[in-house]
Amino acid sequence: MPEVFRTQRFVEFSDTDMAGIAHFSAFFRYMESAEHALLRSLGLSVFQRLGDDDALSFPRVNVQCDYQAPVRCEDELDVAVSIERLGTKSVTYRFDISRGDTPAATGRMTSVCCRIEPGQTPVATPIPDEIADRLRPFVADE
Ligand SMILES: CC(C)(COP(=O)(O)OP(=O)(O)OC[C@H]1O[C@@H](n2cnc3c(N)ncnc32)[C@H](O)[C@@H]1OP(=O)(O)O)[C@@H](O)C(=O)NCCC(=O)NCCSC(=O)c1cc(O)c2ccccc2c1O
Repeated sequence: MPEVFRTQRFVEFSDTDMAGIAHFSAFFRYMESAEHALLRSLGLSVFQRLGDDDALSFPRVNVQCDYQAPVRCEDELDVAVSIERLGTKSVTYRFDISRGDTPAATGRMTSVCCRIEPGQTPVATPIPDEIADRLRPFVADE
């Protein structure tokens, strides 16, 4: 069975809009911080230094979300993270966000492994084996 990483968070007052429900953009932050929490839980970081000037980073190239039910300030959300695709240079995460038994949103985000050098644009690079090996248990079955 593939592993699923689970984390919880509250809907903040600043996440909500004039309708009193969480703004659609808040879900993108929920996804991002859940991904970071997964990486930390695996002993990884969002920013891996390679040398004095060189680093690995994971800019996003695609983010998408379907919204199923509104959530409100102080609602406690469960965020379940799995990996839909672990490619050579990219990871596509899936996020199932719920409030209790009520599904609230399902999102996807693709992050690309890049080499970063000061003053240069990021260059996509294969995900190092030591990172891919830690992510692989979370790859969902086809
Ligand atoms: C990121 C790029 C440099 C990639 O360049 P390019 O697309 O030319 O690379 P490749 O063609 O080699 O493809 C690499 C890899 O990506 C997959 N891919 C590319 N586009 C898509 C897409 N639209 N959807 C899905 N997948 C895509 C492709 O299939 C390859 O994967 P394989 O697995 O098959 O090998 C370049 O695209 C670029 O610079 N884009 C702009 C990025 C950007 O500015 N994003 C917004 C800001 S990033 C950000 O907000 C951010 C948030 C965080 O939380 C971070 C956390 C940790 C680190 C960094 C963070 C961060 O930057």
